[in-house]
Amino acid sequence: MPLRLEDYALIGDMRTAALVGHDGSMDWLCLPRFDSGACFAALLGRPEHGRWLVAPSDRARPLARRYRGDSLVLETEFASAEGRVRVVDFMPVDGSHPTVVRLVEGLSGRVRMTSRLSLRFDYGLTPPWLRAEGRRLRAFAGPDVVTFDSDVDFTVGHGDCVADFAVGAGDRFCFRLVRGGPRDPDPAPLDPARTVDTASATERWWREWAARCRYTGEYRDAVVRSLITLKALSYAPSGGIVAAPTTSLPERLGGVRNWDYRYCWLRDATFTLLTLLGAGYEQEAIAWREWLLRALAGDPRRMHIMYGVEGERLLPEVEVDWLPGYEHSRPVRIGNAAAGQLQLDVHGELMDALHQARAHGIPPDPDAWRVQRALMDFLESHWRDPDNGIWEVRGPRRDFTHSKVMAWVAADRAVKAVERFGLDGPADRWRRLRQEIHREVCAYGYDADRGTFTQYYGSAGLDASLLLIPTVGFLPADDPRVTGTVAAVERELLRDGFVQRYTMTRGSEAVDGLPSGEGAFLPCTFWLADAYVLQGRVREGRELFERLLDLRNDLGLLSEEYDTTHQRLIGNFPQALSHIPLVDTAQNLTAGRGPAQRRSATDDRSGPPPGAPGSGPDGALQ
Ligand SMILES: OC[C@H]1O[C@H](O[C@H]2O[C@H](CO)[C@@H](O)[C@H](O)[C@H]2O)[C@H](O)[C@@H](O)[C@@H]1O
Repeated sequence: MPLRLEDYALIGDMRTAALVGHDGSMDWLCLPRFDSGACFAALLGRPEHGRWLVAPSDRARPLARRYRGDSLVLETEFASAEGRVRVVDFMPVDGSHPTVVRLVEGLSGRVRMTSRLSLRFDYGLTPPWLRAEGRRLRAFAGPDVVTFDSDVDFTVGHGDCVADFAVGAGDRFCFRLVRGGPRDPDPAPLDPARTVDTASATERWWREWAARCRYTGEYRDAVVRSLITLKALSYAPSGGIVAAPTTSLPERLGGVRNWDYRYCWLRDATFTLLTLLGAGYEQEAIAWREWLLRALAGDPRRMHIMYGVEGERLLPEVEVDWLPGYEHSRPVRIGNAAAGQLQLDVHGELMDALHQARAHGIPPDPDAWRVQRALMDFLESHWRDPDNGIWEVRGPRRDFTHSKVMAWVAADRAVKAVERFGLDGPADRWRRLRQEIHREVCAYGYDADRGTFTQYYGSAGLDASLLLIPTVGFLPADDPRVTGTVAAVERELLRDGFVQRYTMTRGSEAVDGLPSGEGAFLPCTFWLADAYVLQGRVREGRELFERLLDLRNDLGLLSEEYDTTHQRLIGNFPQALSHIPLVDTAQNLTAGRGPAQRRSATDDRSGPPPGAPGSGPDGALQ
């Protein structure tokens, strides 16, 4: 039986990450980077597609697991008829070659254990050439070289490396897997005492990082675990942040909505930046801004919506036909064709993030404003273009209302950069642009008969991204057009207590160009909780938030979506876009007010009440 996604834990070193099942099987690992080929791909197939099992030989069930405090050092405890044993899994964060360490500690009795290492490079396709040298195994496949060191004897056969050993109370054994390059010197011999010290150092590193969190509000444990998860999804050498460490975990079990998330989406990364800033992580925000400016360097007018972790622009999408997919969800995809899409909202998100960074007092970077000016040049001549929207639809481009709202955000933040920070730019022209976009959105993106903003101009459909309208300051939360939209989302997109992203079909036509059907979208459900808080419906916001918290697995991790029928997490895992709003909504609930007001602590967006002098057309906060 394949494991549920909830059964997996995350370990990582901020260059890559592994998923470890509660049965002791490491079923996903890409080396050396998040977006490299997987050498363990059993998650999307079967054990023969690569994995590393460390567990009692009698397959005893795990008793409990946890992270050591605020760290990514994982402990899984097993109880068998023979006794109890603990497996400690972690990846050191010391900046040398990506390394996975597994320690086995006897707690009671004498437990027979098995370590079965099945390396299969290229996402399960290529068994390596194996060379055993005592208790060291070297695995070669083209540029992939992995060195495995064991504290116990092992045998090699059928492409696997197997160690059977017994652990008594107080015993400790270590295993270490190091990924090097073909011409790198061999790793130093395994030193069990030093390996134990490395576990402590790794734990300490994470604890110290978590201790920098300035959040003191409610739900602190959940918030800190989400921040640790977001940090684990960052790529330390460059400052980029991946959306998730996995590819092709399905948005519907058995379905085709399976995408590769091991890249840096400007949208997701921008939300992450705002969240980290709010929690006091300025260094991360600076690193992200540097990554962004490097990625956009050259021609910011031809900005992509996502990049590789080092800023790579070409991310061609291919289907991997040798992997059967998670619970037969095919195809498995590598790369992401959405990289070539036009998504206008990204301009607004970027302009907002760089504005917030300034407002938080992040040291200025002269290149940031140069890039923003170039983005505005592009937007001024393209904001009326139909696009693929926030949900990256693969159907026809449309005038998505949320995209236009975010074009307004871009113009608004450009004006504020001049007004508030004295930066140089055509403020009057941008003010006119802002007003023009606002007028158009209210005229064509709003359906007065239904009393709601619509998915795209003239559409009968609805879109949960419209919940962000008050958050970004386009209209106040108590504007009847906003309250009407929230009511429409409750009526049409709320199912079994969680929010769907959008109306999927229009007659018989699929809006997103894909067979319809997916789970509830967790970020959108957090946004509804935010909208409640903004409207003063704090009790409802809290109830919804706590319902979302209940979906986290035992280690506090969330995927992108939730299948309410099977009551299971689905979609890539763990997903930054779900952990970001968890932190934001906790902050909003603590403050008892919405995100627009929260941000106004550093921004001038709160403005006068609608209709008062200084408020914009249709009550927009100017
Ligand atoms: O559902 C269709 C699209 O799904 C993916 O995009 C989603 O994930 C992105 C990363 O978190 C997020 O930024 C986006 O808003 C989501 O819709 C997938 O990457 C796309 O290729 C796919 O078309």
